[in-house]
Amino acid sequence: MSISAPGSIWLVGCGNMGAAMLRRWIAAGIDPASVTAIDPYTAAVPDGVTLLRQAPADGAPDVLVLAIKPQQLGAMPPLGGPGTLLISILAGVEEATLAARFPVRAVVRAMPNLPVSIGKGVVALHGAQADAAARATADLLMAPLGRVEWLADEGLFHIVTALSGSGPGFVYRFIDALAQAGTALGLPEDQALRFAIATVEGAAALADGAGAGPAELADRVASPGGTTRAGLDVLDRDAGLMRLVRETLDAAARRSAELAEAARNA
Ligand SMILES: NC(=O)C1=CN([C@@H]2O[C@H](COP(=O)(O)OP(=O)(O)OC[C@H]3O[C@@H](n4cnc5c(N)ncnc54)[C@H](OP(=O)(O)O)[C@@H]3O)[C@@H](O)[C@H]2O)C=CC1
Ligand SMILES: O=C(O)[C@@H]1CCC=N1
Repeated sequence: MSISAPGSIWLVGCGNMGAAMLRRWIAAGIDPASVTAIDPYTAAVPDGVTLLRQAPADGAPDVLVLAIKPQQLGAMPPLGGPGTLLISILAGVEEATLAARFPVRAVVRAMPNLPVSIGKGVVALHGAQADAAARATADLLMAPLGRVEWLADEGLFHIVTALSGSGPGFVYRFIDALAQAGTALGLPEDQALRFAIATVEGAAALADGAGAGPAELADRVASPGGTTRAGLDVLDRDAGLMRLVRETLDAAARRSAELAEAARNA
């Protein structure tokens, strides 16, 4: 997919997530000359992207992408102008909070996840006050990042942040657990990790478009009286895995709500 930049872009905060989006945008054909990355410490940006250590004192971009930590919002100057679309990826921080801080034309919230760097991420979007042009610009910029869907209600961000925003972190824990268990049982460590990663990748790819839900797919793997059933019986005992994952998402969603509250009062 190749896209042209929707005007000038300022990317404020070029850490893990900002850099991941930037890498993909450049790979997707956005002109690096249209992007200014603003970050006090980031080591490098793709060739042709302007890197500034602090935001310019004047001027405003067409698109301002905010990718600092939510806790750093309070120290941000009121960037943007009457023609600027603000896209914020800050966990928790609400559109009303952003609109009150930045003198921009429109605000769109986005919740991406780390695999956007290879175009296989998830991006949830919402912008209650965003007009059709603002939504189209957000769609254009997010399209190369992976699966993009608009949320019906801003309140759903807490859940989406827990599920797909934080989700890769939870999946990496599971991959690590698979690999470590394989190693503990006797496989060479590097081979256990390769097999664990390839198994999760293949299972996810098969589930997408399989025409069957994950429960049915699990049953298809589990031959009657076989090895998978013996293992699933452990995961399913007292709904153990289900409970653990529910508590995991509850904790992440609660933290998102706390970040929203803190930003409201910052
Ligand atoms: N990581 C992820 O998978 C995801 C993150 N997010 C959201 O993305 C945002 C960034 O997260 P993440 O990339 O993990 O965090 P990072 O800390 O890696 O990135 C934030 C970057 O912004 C820099 N920064 C701090 N203050 C300023 C400033 N005033 N102007 C410009 N840059 C500044 C930071 O520098 P320094 O380190 O020196 O403070 C850092 O390099 C967060 O709001 C998070 O909620 C959303 C979805 C997924
Ligand atoms: O951990 C965080 O707060 C961010 C938001 C989602 C993923 N990383």
